[in-house]
Amino acid sequence: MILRFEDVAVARGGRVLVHGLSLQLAAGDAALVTGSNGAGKSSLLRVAAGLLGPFAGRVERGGEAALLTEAHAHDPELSLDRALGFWAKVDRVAPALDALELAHLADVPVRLLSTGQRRRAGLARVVAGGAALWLLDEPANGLDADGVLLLERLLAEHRARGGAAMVASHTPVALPHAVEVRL
Ligand SMILES: Nc1ncnc2c1ncn2[C@@H]1O[C@H](COP(=O)(O)OP(=O)(O)OP(=O)(O)O)[C@@H](O)[C@H]1O
Repeated sequence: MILRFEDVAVARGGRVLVHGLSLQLAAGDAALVTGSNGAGKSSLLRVAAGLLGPFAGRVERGGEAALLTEAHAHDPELSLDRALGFWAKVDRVAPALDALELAHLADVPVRLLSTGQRRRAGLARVVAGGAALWLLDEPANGLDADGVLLLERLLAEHRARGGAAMVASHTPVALPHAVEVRL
């Protein structure tokens, strides 16, 4: 078991956004979270990450989780490889940069990266971190068509290696056999 929700409710600002949600993600599983703006997708991912407590129910994680959000996780003044080194073991940084086709930008300060390059850098952090559970909030935002294909391939590889993922996305992201959680 990598993630288990038992009858979970999520509340924000005194409003219950999600209730009675039960699901289980084991090795290779994925969940796709959909819903309109403000439905509670980001809040649900924060609950899955353990950053926000459930309003009701139980959340269990079998291991580490990596959360990708819109927030900038990297120090803007550091070079990309050093910024990533803050989050991951040094020997995992170069392979993660390669995986996201960012190796040529390793020495560039994070503040100079484009929107899509920043998003790729966020994904490189997730890849480098090696967590079993990937929690990706709008991971395709800012990515070009090749970037979306890359994201889909990385998700497939992660699942094939025994990982699991919960992805919230407005735009289509191929996530074969994913459980759909409609909010
Ligand atoms: N810290 C907070 N305090 C109070 N209300 C909040 C807080 N964070 C979010 N909310 C509210 O909770 C609701 C759900 O927000 P959330 O970001 O989870 O939605 P979302 O489905 O991810 O939306 P979007 O598609 O726009 O990203 C919104 O109405 C939002 O205003």
